[in-house]
Order: sequence, then structure tokens, then C-alpha cells
Amino acid sequence: MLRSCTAGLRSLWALRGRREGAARLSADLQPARRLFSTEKAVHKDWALPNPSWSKDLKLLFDQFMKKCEDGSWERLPSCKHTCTYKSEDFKTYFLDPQLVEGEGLSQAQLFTRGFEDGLGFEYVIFNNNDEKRTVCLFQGGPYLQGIPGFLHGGAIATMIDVAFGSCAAISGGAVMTANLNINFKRPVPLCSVLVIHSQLDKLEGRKLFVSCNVRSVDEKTLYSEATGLFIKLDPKKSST
Ligand SMILES: CCCCCCCCCC(=O)SCCNC(=O)CCNC(=O)[C@H](O)C(C)(C)COP(=O)(O)OP(=O)(O)OC[C@H]1O[C@@H](n2cnc3c(N)ncnc32)[C@H](O)[C@@H]1OP(=O)(O)O
Repeated sequence: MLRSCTAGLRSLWALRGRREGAARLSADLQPARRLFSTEKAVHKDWALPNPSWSKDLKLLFDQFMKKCEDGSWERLPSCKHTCTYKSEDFKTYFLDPQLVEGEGLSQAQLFTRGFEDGLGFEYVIFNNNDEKRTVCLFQGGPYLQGIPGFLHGGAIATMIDVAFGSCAAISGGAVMTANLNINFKRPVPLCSVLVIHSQLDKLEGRKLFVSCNVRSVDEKTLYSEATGLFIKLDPKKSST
């Protein structure tokens, strides 16, 4: 596995080298063209295959895209600079309007999308709205290492939180994590693909109880199990 990860890394660096070369070549871009490409980058959907995706990830992606054809499942698009939640959902919650629309956020980007292709979090989430469950396909790259050769537990927790957030949002809309409980059962080899199955277990007022299991592609290895509590934000309350 480590050998395949090293090979993966080598192709990533090659890809990176090509990109850096391309970036140098286009350094003399006209400002208008630069603005256009920035806008394109801002709206780019990152939950789609790129050359760093392994065969397993692409295969699973294709399988779930097929399930989307009858409308029972949907792929969630994912942008770096905007979030699935509409910022209007949070406006009443945060007293300081600068937090959601001020200059201060111009550099902000989704934590999980802040890495170059293949180095960090590569993932896509599919929702089944009727069954109130989600499946997150996740490939953890080399910058997410914890102990040598394995994924950092915090990276796994992050991905579980994101998957839970999408699952809870089906019923709750704008929600925030109040509690996460994770049992790490097996270490996850770096660069491997994980399947995170999340479901809504109970809805109690503004409280959404969710649970998940994190498995290998062949489902044979159970890496982690988790439960979470999400709270639907109350527009009458503020966070401060
Ligand atoms: C692209 C999209 C993907 C983006 C990623 C999505 C995933 C990322 C999500 C996050 O990481 S969110 C960031 C981490 N979370 C936080 O920063 C939340 C910090 N906490 C809060 O802001 C508030 O505590 C919270 C909004 C969660 C709740 O505050 P509220 O004032 O709205 O609720 P309240 O305290 O009245 O509690 C409502 C109910 O929940 C219960 N509750 C709240 N926190 C709890 C807790 N921690 N454990 C157990 N119960 C809890 C509380 O007892 C009560 O129960 P009852 O209705 O039965 O009385």
C-alpha cells in the first residue's frame, strides 16, 4: 500500500510540476482574463473526479452517479468559497454582519477544500433525501498523515463532521455540530478510499441525532463508528 501511495505521490508531484509550468507560462495574463478565471475558480464544483482520484474512488463515484439517474440519490456540489448552506441562513444567527458579508471573509475558504488536488481531502457526498441518509466517498491524501503511513484521526473526524452536516441538513437546514463521538477501530492507510454511511436516527425538536460507519471500499473493514448531535439554528438566537 505504501508503495502505491509513493507512486501516487510521484504522479501528484508530476502533475503539480506541469501545473506550475502552466502557471509560469500564463503569468502575463491580461487582468480581465485573470478576473474571468478567478470567477470560474470561485464557482468550480470540487466534488467531481480529478486526476488524483484512484480507480476505486472513480468506480464508486460512477456507481453512485448511476443511482442519481432515477432521482433517489443526488450528488452534492461543493465549492471552495461558498457553502451548501446559504449565508442568508446564518445572517440572523451572527450578530456581526461582517462575519457573513464583510471584507474579512474574502480569503475564507472551506477547510476541506483548501488543498491542491490529491494532497488533502478528496471527497464527494451523495444524499438520499427520502431515506435521510448520505454516503460520503473520501480519499485522504498524503498531507493528512497522522502516524506514518496512516490518516490523522482529526482528518477522519473532519470528514465525519462534514458528512454528518450534510445528512442533518436534509431535515434541519442550517445546523451546527453540538456533539461528535467517534470510535476509531482500525487505523486508515494513507491514500486509501473510505465510504462513510451516515443516517438520521432521530429528530427531536431542533436536535438531530445522526450516526455513521466508516468502511473500506469492499465494506469488509470497519474503520470507525460515530454518533453526532446537530442543532438546527434558531433564527431568534445569536451566537454571541
Ligand atoms: C459545505 C457544507 C459542509 C460544511 C461543513 C459542515 C460540518 C461542519 C459543522 C461544524 O463544524 S459547526 C462548528 C462546530 N460547532 C460549533 O461551533 C457549535 C458551537 N455551539 C453553539 O453554537 C451552540 O451551542 C449550538 C448552536 C450548538 C446550540 O445552541 P442553541 O442556543 O441554538 O441551542 P440550546 O443551547 O438552546 O440547545 C438546544 C437543545 O440542544 C441541546 N444541546 C445543545 N448542545 C448540546 C450538547 N453539546 N450536548 C447535548 N445536548 C445539547 C440542549 O440541551 C437543548 O435541548 P432541549 O431542547 O431538549 O432543551
